[in-house]
Amino acid sequence: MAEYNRVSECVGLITLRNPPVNALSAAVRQGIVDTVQRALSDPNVKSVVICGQNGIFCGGADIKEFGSNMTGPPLIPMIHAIESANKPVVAAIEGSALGGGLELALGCHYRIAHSKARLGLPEVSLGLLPAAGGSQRLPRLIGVPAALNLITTGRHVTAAEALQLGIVDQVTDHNTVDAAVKFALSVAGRSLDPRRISTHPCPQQPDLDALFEEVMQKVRQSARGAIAPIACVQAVRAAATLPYAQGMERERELMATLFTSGQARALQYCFFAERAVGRWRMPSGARWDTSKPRPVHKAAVIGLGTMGRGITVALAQTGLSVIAVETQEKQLMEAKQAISGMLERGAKRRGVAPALDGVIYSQNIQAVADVDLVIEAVFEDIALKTKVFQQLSAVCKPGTLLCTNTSALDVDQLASETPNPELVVGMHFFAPAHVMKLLEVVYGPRSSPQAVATAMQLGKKMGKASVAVGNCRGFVGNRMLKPYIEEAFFLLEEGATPELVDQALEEFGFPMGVFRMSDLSGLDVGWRVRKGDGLVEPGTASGRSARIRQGRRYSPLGDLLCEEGRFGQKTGRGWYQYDKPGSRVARSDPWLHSFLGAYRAQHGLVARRIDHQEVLERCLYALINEGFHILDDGIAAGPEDIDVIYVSGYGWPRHRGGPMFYANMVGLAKVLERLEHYQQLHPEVPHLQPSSLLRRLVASGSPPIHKWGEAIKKLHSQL
Ligand SMILES: CC(C)(COP(=O)(O)OP(=O)(O)OC[C@H]1O[C@@H](n2cnc3c(N)ncnc32)[C@H](O)[C@@H]1OP(=O)(O)O)[C@@H](O)C(=O)NCCC(=O)NCCSC(=O)/C=C/CCCCCCCCCCCCC(=O)O
Repeated sequence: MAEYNRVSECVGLITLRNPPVNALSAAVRQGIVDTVQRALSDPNVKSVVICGQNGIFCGGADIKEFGSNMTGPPLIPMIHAIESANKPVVAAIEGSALGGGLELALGCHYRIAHSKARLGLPEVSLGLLPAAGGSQRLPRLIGVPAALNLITTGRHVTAAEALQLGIVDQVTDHNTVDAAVKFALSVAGRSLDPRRISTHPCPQQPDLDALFEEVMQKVRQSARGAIAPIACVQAVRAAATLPYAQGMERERELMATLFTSGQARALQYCFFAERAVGRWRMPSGARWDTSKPRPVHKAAVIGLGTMGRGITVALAQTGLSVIAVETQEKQLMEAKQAISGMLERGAKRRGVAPALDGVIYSQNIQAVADVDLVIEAVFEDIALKTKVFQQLSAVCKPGTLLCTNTSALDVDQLASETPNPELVVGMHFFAPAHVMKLLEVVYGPRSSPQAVATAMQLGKKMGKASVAVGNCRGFVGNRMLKPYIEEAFFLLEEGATPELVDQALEEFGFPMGVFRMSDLSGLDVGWRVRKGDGLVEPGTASGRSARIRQGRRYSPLGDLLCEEGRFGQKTGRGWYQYDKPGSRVARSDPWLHSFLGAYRAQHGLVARRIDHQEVLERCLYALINEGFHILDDGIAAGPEDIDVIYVSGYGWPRHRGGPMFYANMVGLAKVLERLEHYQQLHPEVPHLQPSSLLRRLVASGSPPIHKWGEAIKKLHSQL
């Protein structure tokens, strides 16, 4: 709703009231319509100020309404009524003015912002465009190039940048509403014609066609199949080339296409999923709202290899003081130089001072005696990690939280080697740890809720999408990756090429297909794991039996490449070839193709034609099927957790919502049917055996994704 008051005798003050972000729900829109009407018809009111309660102007349209029948007054005529008012209307912007919130402000005649406010048109990140006139007003106000940048990226600008761009008229460090009221009094009675943005022509721009062509090309490249950024460019083009009324019509047409698209649904799902994962819960019943995190003022990182360095930077950038420990002097010095460089570059990008003094370097583990939390990041070796944990247990003050950065090792086993297993959790960072958004917080059966709460809170402070998951081999992300990679190997055996598989996955929206990704991360990583699992066999055995190991189909292709010294980009050869070791441009490799031919001949395999559809179904449905197992096992609390992990850490295209959302969109019955089909063709591949949860969900009528939680709970309670 919106509240109306008269202040300073002749200013009508309208306050949006819809916590937490004053979203423009039907009730708020009705409130604005009513209060504007009231202010305009009151002869004592000379000017009007619109503000939001609780230090936030407006977070935009109410995204929750998009999924339902929208009622209440529509935004566009509401904003028009404000713009055409015969009394000046001033927006007092505190906190955020985003999406419809900024569009409302652009309909006002003046905008005053607090210096800490952020403004933007982030609709593109929800699969939409600023369709309450924003795509038509912003280019008229700040010019086409700047508007294109803001609208196609959805980035938020600071008040200072907004002032520089001309989006706001004044920035204040003081009370914004007071400043806006004072301003409103000062402009009362002035002509409003020049202040009505919709009546302005777009500022002249030389060679408009070339500009739009260049921007469209860039946007298409980075969109990876997302349609909203392209519609945003088209809408701004309409602003630049058409009269306002026709531009608005084009805006409406483009929005109509986007609004009902699967992409908009997927992106809006991601928005809420990212917030939902913060409300974590454990199978024990412990939850985010009943578990209090411990304060962390001082942290330590043990082991300063690539991961440890990134983690140190991520911690220091939050303002924590960090003890960075590496026992070898040479490595410590190298790490210090690398960490300082990363901190300096990061600070330069963010326009702040580097937190160099926040990090203390030491060769001695005793230096961590008084920290609140330690993140161990030594080599992935359970014996080494156990030794470090035992040392830490002896050195650290009572109650210090012990976290292990591991991508695969058993967190429970490590915890059981310490006197206080309740203080142990896994923190699975992704490389480079100061850049990648994802953090899996891994709890074991004995991890205390307080330990999980503390790690989750620290993750949030570091700006990570932090997801609490149970302990199992590979946790959530890597566990699901295994069948995906195995299917890709099997497809090569059956006749596909790395190029074909990668192209199918990249057209789907992944930034890199499975083989280009494997070349980047190093083929030796998986080789080491498979060796540890006793799967790698030397020799040149041939035929089907050579490809059945531990009772299931196995492809030794990756092992054979490693035996040739082809570890990927770092050796200049892998599934592709590179100009030189370390180079990034993958080129098709004739050697690899003849190697695959010889391999198939040796094993009596006949290459067949494989299409993109089969690549997608086999790789993605195998991965999704593992996701259902994970839900059934209670390793992830809900599909949102899995989807956030895949979108933020594994390159799953955001406009497809994450693997579990995708399965929901494709239809659970279809996923089940295709898995059954492939399982019949490949009975020796257990990961194609449909999960019992998937079967049960289909049997119960394929409930929509937001109802899976209930279905899983009900099914668990029946077991
Ligand atoms: C920066 C924030 C605002 C605040 O951040 P923070 O303080 O960290 O808090 P959060 O945790 O993010 O959020 C707190 C809770 O608030 C919920 N929230 C936030 N924003 C919204 C919102 N806009 N709507 C609903 N709920 C919101 C959030 O989920 C949290 O709750 P919970 O934890 O999940 O329970 C930050 O929140 C933020 O960035 N918010 C999003 C800002 C944003 O993206 N705004 C743009 C929204 S889209 C928009 O404005 C579009 C405008 C144009 C609409 C045009 C009219 C459309 C209808 C036309 C239909 C066309 C069909 C045509 C048919 C035809 O013609 O034929």
